[in-house]
Amino acid sequence: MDKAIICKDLTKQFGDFKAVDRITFDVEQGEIFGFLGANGAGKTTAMRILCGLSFPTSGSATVAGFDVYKQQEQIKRNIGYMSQKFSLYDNLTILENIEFYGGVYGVSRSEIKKRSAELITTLSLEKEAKKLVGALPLGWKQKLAFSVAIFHRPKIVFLDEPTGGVDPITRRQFWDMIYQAAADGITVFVTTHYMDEAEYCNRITVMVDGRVEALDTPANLKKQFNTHSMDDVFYQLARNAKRSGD
Ligand SMILES: Nc1ncnc2c1ncn2[C@@H]1O[C@H](COP(=O)(O)OP(=O)(O)OP(=O)(O)O)[C@@H](O)[C@H]1O
Repeated sequence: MDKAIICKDLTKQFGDFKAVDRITFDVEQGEIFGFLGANGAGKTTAMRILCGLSFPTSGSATVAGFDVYKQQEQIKRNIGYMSQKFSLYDNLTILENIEFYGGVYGVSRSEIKKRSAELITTLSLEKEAKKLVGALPLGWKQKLAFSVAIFHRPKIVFLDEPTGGVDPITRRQFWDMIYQAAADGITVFVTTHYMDEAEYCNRITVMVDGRVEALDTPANLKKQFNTHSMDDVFYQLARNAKRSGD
């Protein structure tokens, strides 16, 4: 497998409306790839296709070498997914959540036992392991959710606004975990509305009205748009957008 993700002219229409309009990009293995766009730009729609949850209308894409039309099940087995909206079960303990998701992803019982002990130590959650996830502060929930999303050692992890609503320090710690995952060879595909997080990505795309309007490293984009701030790059690209989800 050369590239983690290859998208060519990927399009998703709902009736006449092109939610995703001929997007083309590659993501390298082990890369942290940021997927930015204003509300309604088409990020979630594209991500759902890449996660094997929805079919495109036209164009092509492979994820971890698997085809989004024909190999959705293989894609699902080879990726991890985390979003603010869908993550852990509040009414299960930390340990039960880890065991549950490990099982869903087909990790063996002995491996689950070994890895969950390691994980709880790494996160310093020894005292909380048998407490309900619902009792954890949001920032900790998100760190745990990320760890669970990569528990089965997927090739790629998709993060849909993973740090929404948490404070900057916890966000920073969350990003340390993302860097560690990338250093371990996991490709990270992340959507965010936070421009400081965009700066942490190796490369970013900015989507506007279903299209990829820019794709480069944060440094190159700032150069190209003649500014020192990613906020400004984003503003220059998104200000003429016709869509807004709000
Ligand atoms: N099932 C659907 N049927 C019709 N239109 C849809 C459907 N799903 C999404 N859309 C539309 O497609 C566009 C892109 O939506 P999408 O959720 O992908 O945007 P987004 O970039 O993820 O936005 P946000 O940041 O608000 O999550 C929006 O205009 C949305 O209303």
